[in-house]
Amino acid sequence: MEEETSKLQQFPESFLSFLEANGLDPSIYTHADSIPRYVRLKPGFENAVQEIESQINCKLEKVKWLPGFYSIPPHVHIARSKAYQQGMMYGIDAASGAAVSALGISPGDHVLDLCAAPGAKLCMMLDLLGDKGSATGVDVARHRLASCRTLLLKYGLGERSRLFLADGTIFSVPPTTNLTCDEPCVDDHEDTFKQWTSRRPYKERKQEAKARKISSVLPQNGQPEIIFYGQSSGVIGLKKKQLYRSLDENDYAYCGYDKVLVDAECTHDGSIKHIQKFEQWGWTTLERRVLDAERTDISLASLQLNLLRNGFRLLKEAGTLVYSTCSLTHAQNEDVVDQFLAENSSAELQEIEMAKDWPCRSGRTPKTLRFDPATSATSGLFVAKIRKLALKETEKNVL
Ligand SMILES: C[S@@+](CC[C@H](N)C(=O)[O-])C[C@H]1O[C@@H](n2cnc3c(N)ncnc32)[C@H](O)[C@@H]1O
Repeated sequence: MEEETSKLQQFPESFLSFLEANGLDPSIYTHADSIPRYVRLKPGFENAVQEIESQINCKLEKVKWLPGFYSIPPHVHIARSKAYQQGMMYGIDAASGAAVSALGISPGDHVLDLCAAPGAKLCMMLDLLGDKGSATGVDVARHRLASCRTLLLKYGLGERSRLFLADGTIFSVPPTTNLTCDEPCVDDHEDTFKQWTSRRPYKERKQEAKARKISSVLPQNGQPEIIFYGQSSGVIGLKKKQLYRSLDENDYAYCGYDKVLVDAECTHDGSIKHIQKFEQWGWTTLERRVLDAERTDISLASLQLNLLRNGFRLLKEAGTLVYSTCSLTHAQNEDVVDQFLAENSSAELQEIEMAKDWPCRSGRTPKTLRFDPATSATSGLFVAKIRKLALKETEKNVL
């Protein structure tokens, strides 16, 4: 108890007021040292458990409610082990794994991750796809997306993926397999995409460096920029115009993505390990990054709503979208989802069937879920699953 009080006393008054104003129990932050770390084994390495245990010198405890996941004590580091360096496992919190599982990805799906970097969830999505389908990752931050590319390459998951530097609120590129939905491109003089290589021609590197100097985030013209694509991602052989084309609004219902993850930018207040880092970074950084009133109250919530709106727009009929954040405030979660549902008669909030066995609570809006350190022994995460109804179903609902 004394230890708990002294931990809370370290927090600046402004953070404690932020928690109070959002109805959040500060005691969740006292669990930071006791919640385990989680790893997911790459498919194919299920029989390497003993080998990995001997390398990291501790037992891998199977997470019974989440296939492929194991927990290890919080102080154990995996980065120096051969198993990690050789790509047999990656670190990903079990709550994040639950959010990806809720999408119900099947091999052959075309999946979109609208806030993809640094990419642990995208890795899991690609693992679930196997050798069919495609994954498209979008992020607004160039350096974070570059880390995502490194991760995909390390884990041999690049083959069917595309990474776009773009604003997820307006991103419009459909999956590449659906060229038949579009008019063929007639400009035969334009160059086609060749096999992706990390070695860029001198002229291109110079242009990129210039663009980076001006802005470390989005390309100057607001157009998406593809920074990576795999051999079987459907990009090779396309012309720029074909790749970056958008569809007529109604066509996304037929030619859009099967599954969309909107793991939205947020204040990260539920990520207790992240909050703990501010002890080293300084509490003024926390105030600037997490508590800035405009960010938390207005601009962040509208960014989240716009990401959700656009993710849903790009979803196929009968497709599934998962909205998640690692914030635990209502403003960034239930309020965003409620507002979105109120304005979309074709969106239906879904029960996450498999969650019956998950150690989480219901959110304020029924069918939504909340993971938190005290209930779940994971990092904090809000998860909502939404289905796009077919036109006929929408009409029935409206009547
Ligand atoms: C919670 S993180 C995503 C974590 C990621 N899904 C993972 O599992 O590693 C949120 C991400 O949203 C990105 N972001 C912020 N605004 C964005 C926007 N308008 N469009 C796309 N991405 C955005 C941030 O750069 C950040 O990488």
